[in-house]
Amino acid sequence: MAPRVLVSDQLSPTAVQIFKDRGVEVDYLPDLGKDKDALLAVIDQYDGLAIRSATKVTEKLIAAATKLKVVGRAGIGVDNVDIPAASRKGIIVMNTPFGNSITTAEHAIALMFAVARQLPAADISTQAGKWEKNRFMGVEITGKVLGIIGCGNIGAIVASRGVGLKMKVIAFDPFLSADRAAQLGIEKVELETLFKRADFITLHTPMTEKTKGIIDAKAIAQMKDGVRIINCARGGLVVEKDLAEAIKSGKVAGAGVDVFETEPAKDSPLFGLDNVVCTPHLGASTEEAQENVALQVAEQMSDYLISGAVQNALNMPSISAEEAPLLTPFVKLAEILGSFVGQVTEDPIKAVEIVYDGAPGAMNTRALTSAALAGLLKPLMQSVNMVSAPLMAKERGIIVSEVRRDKSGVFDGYIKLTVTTEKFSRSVAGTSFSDGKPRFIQIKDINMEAEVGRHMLYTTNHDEPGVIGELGTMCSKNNINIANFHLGRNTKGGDAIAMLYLDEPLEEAVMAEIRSLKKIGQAKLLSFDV
Ligand SMILES: NC(=O)C1=CN([C@@H]2O[C@H](COP(=O)(O)OP(=O)(O)OC[C@H]3O[C@@H](n4cnc5c(N)ncnc54)[C@H](O)[C@@H]3O)[C@@H](O)[C@H]2O)C=CC1
Ligand SMILES: O=C(O)C(=O)COP(=O)(O)O
Repeated sequence: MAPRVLVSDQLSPTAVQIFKDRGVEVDYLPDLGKDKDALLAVIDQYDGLAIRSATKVTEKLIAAATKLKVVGRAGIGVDNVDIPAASRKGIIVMNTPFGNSITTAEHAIALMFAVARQLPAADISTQAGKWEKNRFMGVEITGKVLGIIGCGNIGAIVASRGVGLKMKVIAFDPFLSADRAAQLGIEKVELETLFKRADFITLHTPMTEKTKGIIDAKAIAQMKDGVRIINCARGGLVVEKDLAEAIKSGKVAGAGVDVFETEPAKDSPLFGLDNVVCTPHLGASTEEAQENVALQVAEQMSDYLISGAVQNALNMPSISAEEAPLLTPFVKLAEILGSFVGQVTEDPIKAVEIVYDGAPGAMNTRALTSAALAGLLKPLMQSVNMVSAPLMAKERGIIVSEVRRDKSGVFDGYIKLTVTTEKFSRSVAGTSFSDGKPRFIQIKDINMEAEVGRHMLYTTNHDEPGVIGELGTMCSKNNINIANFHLGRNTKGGDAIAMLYLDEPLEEAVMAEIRSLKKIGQAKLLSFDV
């Protein structure tokens, strides 16, 4: 059945066309995102949800979204999406990180000029026939200090425009390297320095716990008298009532505000103040940017729903469309190895080490590790998948490490997974042959070559005569056909294991009987998703 996507915000028609062209069913209901109850009532019908900033993807919505696999944000900021809740449910959240950055940077510059020259008020006055030439005295931009808080994609574009306008550009961003600052022709400074020196301050950080309220009364008190503040990032970065007070007192000479603490902003302490220029979250609203983000989000979501390719996901490593078919057999293998260990390990797992040897070592191992963790955790939580598994492992305090190695054995590539519990370490290794089918090649350091079946019986024993006969008899007595019987041992008379690929699962009573056999140590009935 074709995947089905809901577009719940205003997106360019290009997005709808792309979904259709790619064989994805699409419902375009651009006002639905604003009506949270109506959205909640229909969300269980969809595999994908395409949004902008009006739709709030809350924990409640996610809980109701029983089929949802992907949320696509046609834009950058994802503070309207509960990403941890989505991750826990295995839903990918993706955005379009570059499609509207130039446009948003241009809006910040536009607001800077609008504030510097009081353009909106001058326009209203002039059109009212007042000709108030003396009222609208402005300030020049050239030579002024532009302080950028958050110098990522948008901040860097604003910086280059600022340099082009002959401003002295300084930036505060903990992740801005000295090299990058030099390349942009700007000066990296601490926040206090930026507050002290800037004539114009513009914000370009995401909304996080750290950035929330970064411009409050305390911050404003450190700023130059007559500073002008531009916010095209997120409303909550600026405490609106503190900014309003500072404008009223004359400490701040003007502000350009595109984003608000509550949106849509029907009211704000900033409304009606002199030299405050407001726009209704228009930063990304140009024809070009909306075309870019619509096209990109529809392509990314279709790719994921149709081929499993992952691009620009915020809670899952990227898998390109070219990579997806090569990666698929190793994703399956990693999941099966994880699943084996998850099913046979009863103690809490403390650490997982995954060795990627040869071919898989050259692949996207983050995706493979996510698959291995999903397999590992599945016996504990049925709904875990590649998206949620790393978070679940972290929340359980499991330390995960990866080792990539050049080809070191007879196989072109294999994966070895070792888990450590408080009591022991256990490892399992496997490979994927050219038929794409996974094989176990080593269990507990004992070599073997076992095909993976849906139902398998795993036993440990001391290497001695009669084990095969006893296991065979148990199966035949219960009318269970053995498709494949694999054995391995470390030394003659030492530790041995058996893996029986069964056509049907064994009843619990039969398993209890097997466990009671003198020659058998551990006996587990395993099931694999093959
Ligand atoms: N008004 C609008 O319509 C639009 C608003 N936006 C907003 O702009 C924000 C920035 O977008 P991009 O530049 O693309 O994101 P980005 O991720 O490329 O850059 C954000 C930068 O902020 C920095 N940062 C994080 N925490 C910080 C802190 N505590 N102090 C200083 N810097 C910090 C990061 O290191 C990063 O360099 C988005 O998160 C979104 O909320 C984006 C597009 C349109
Ligand atoms: O991309 C962003 O982060 C934006 O804020 C743009 O929001 P919008 O898509 O215009 O509702």
